[in-house]
Amino acid sequence: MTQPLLELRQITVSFDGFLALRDLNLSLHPGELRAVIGPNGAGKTTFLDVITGKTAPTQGQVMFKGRSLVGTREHRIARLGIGRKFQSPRVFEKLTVQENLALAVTRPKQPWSLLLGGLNGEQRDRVHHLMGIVNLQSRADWAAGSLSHGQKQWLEIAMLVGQDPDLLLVDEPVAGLTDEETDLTADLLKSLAGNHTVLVIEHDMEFIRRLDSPVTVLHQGHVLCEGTMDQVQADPRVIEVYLGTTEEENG
Ligand SMILES: Nc1ncnc2c1ncn2[C@@H]1O[C@H](COP(=O)(O)OP(=O)(O)OP(=O)(O)O)[C@@H](O)[C@H]1O
Repeated sequence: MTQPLLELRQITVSFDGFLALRDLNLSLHPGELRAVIGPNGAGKTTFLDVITGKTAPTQGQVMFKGRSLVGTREHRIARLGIGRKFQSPRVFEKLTVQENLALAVTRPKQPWSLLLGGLNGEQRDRVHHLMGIVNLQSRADWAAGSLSHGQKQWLEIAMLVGQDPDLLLVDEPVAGLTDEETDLTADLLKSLAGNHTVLVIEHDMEFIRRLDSPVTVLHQGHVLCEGTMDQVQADPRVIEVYLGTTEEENG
């Protein structure tokens, strides 16, 4: 077995005594695709915040490529190879699709004003490749602000990929998307795994099923269980947490 790319060891986060995460352990191997689910308040956002350095753990260790991230500033962690896609798209609305991607492949090396004109041949190829993986070639010269919500989500994912992170953290990418866009997003993330390690947080169970990846269930800041979608959906603890039923009520 290869060394994990990311390892959270006994992570606890206390907000004034309230434990948003408690004794959380999780590891991801290079190239893995992992889905993380959990009811509202389970600690999913806090968990991402701990990985990206936005929130410091009260206890525990975050190891990435064999080094500890605890105490490392957010921008530095991003540069070490962790990209995060927030729930709502954060693209530059007034710039075109190509220009957004040009920024992603050059940042932070070149000034903004250069944009497409300043790209070398390799970077141009990369922008075209990125448009290809999210199927936005025909929208190359469209302002990002005129894209559909789903297309903006894909553009932002392509922008993250353009920065070539080892680990991609993707937070609720399909909220507000059509069924077709949801399926395409699942296929996109599956295609990125292998070259990247991808961790996806979502509530949409059909989407998670389509990812066809191991699933980690969080509950009250702790890993409740891990397994395939079929395994976790059949787990009585998961059913209880999601549906609020108990064995007495069922039986
Ligand atoms: N800064 C904070 N101060 C106090 N409590 C917080 C803080 N941030 C989060 N919490 C609490 O920690 C718990 C976990 O929150 P978190 O946002 O990580 O959950 P989540 O699983 O992402 O929820 P959702 O699915 O609703 O986004 C919640 O009970 C939340 O109210």
